[in-house]
Amino acid sequence: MSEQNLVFLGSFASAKSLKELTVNFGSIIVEDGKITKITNQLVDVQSDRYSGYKIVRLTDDQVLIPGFVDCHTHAPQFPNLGLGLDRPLLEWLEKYTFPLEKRYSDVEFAAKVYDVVVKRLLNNGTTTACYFGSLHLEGTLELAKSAIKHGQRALVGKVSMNLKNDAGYYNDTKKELAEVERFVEAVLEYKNDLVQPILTPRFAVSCDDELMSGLADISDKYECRIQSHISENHSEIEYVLKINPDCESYAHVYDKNRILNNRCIMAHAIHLTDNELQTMVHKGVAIAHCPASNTRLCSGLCPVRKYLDSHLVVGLGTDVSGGDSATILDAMRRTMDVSAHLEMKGNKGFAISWIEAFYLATLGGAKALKLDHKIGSFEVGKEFDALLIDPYAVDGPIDKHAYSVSGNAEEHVINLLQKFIYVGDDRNIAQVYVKGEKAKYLL
Ligand SMILES: Nc1nc2[nH]cnc2c(=O)[nH]1
Ligand SMILES: [Zn+2]
Repeated sequence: MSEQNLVFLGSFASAKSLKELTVNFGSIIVEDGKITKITNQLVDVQSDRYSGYKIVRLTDDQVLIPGFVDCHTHAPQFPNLGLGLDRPLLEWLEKYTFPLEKRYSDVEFAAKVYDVVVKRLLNNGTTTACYFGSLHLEGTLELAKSAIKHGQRALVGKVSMNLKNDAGYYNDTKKELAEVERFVEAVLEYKNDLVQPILTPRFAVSCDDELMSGLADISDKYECRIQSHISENHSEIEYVLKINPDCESYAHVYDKNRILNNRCIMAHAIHLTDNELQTMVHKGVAIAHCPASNTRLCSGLCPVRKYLDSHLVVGLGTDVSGGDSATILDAMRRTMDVSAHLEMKGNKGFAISWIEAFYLATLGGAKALKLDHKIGSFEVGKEFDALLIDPYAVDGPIDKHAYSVSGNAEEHVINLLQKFIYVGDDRNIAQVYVKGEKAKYLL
């Protein structure tokens, strides 16, 4: 239960669909963390109805938007953020990533890193994160505890791997399946309605059929979400097909093991064949588009427009530390950039607009995580995950000039949001709310 009921007075913007923004000037009432009323007028905050409510009056230049949803990031890789991006995926994993992730057998180290990660993401406006942890049960529980402590909405996954690698970073299958079940039960026992477990077979390079189908059984038993990586890099795809000679495609490997369903979210999905795309759409699988890491690891250019046109559900992921930025603002910009590059290379209509990027960062991400009944837009009955945006924050990157583009009130809000999306950073996020609770930290 939220400590305080809230009345927001001012301008609000949220995505209604891929192409449509809803812009209001008026009031949002938040009670026990849920939106109970949205009006196009300023409610009378002097009335008894709102006595005891916290009143938040936005300035003419501020705007309230839904919180960002990061559909894919690796919490244990944050110490490597901005490092070691000189190798393609499989070499990068062996050289930089597995050695770092192995360190999370040290629970104290895990707790320290995860505390910083969760606070950093909240400060960047990520009110919901879908996390990969590491192979370690206790270490990854520290990630769930950090999210609970700091009030972030999160799906937290203990990574599963049972195939050998040079770093010796994998588990025996029986031990792994038992640990995953203990992990799921431990997170459920926290009884925190913001934080849920998600099953996390790393990818088909590091998981065999026995492990994947065992995880599918656990997913069915607990009705929990499942996440992995698919078709990120050509060498990865080649290797997966080599070790699964009975399968005609990467998606077939997962499908054979009952991983693909409407509780599943797959990262990257850059090089899907048309058949794989159809399978994913048909099974209700969502994807996390991770443009920063797709570029940094030279994995490829993901045809997001083609996927959206095929009715694939798409959210955005930062994919740290393959991605070199921990903010969804950056993921939005890179989504626009990569899609513009595809358009410039002759793919007509492929460019993603800023309004579409905003949708993917909020409601699209919520749909991808099957949380859109709770979050992603401002609607009565949804929980209040929101960012108070202050585009002209003192010391921020956006200057307020004597001349500003004229327009009516709605155009003014659209301009503020557009400037924030193209130019802003965390200095322009004056406050962060998760289920009606403040969650902005001074780092
Ligand atoms: N980008 C990325 N791809 C992966 N595929 C398997 N593991 C990983 C990872 O940690 N990062
Ligand atoms: Zn990843």
